[in-house]
Amino acid sequence: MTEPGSIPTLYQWLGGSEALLRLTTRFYENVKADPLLASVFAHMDADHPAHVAAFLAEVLGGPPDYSQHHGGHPHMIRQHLNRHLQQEQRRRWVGLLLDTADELAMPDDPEFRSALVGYLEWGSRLAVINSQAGAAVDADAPMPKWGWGEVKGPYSG
Ligand code: HEM
Repeated sequence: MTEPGSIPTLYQWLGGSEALLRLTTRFYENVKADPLLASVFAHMDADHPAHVAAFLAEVLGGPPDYSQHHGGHPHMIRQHLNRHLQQEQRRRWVGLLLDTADELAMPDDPEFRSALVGYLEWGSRLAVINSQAGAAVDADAPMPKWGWGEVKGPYSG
């Protein structure tokens, strides 16, 4: 956990890798039952929830497993190429992830949720942009890193 007086990462605040894997596992079950998203994810493999959990962990301040073992940010971008994702699907994806966080009673303090929504809006819009015709992968794209933003988190008491 965090040292007294130090600022926890978003990753620590939400409960670490186990909590993220619980979130993505349940999320993709919900996705498979969703009329707008089921067909988009019809061919995802069984490891997809674990890969997305590892990616989110790294972005939110956790261990760099996705960079070290799964190809990093360029690999993630490649997975979205030419999928022609639509805004309606993106909005549903974000909404369903947040609904799943509620379903699993993840932290719902205003500071954490606004930081999470900020990242999901940013990341999902990039996924849509990178899924359109003509999008290219920057092989050196660094992993995004997300923190608390402008607010003083609940960690500050
Ligand atoms: C913050 C937003 C997002 C993140 C962090 C994210 C993350 C990822 C990652 C890490 C992968 C690759 C998994 C692997 O390495 O095997 C992936 C694949 C994929 N993503 Fe996303 N994604 C985001 C948004 C979206 C959205 C909004 C959609 C569609 C509405 C989407 C659709 C897909 C699909 C279809 C795949 C390929 C699944 C397959 O293997 O068939 N993503 N995403």
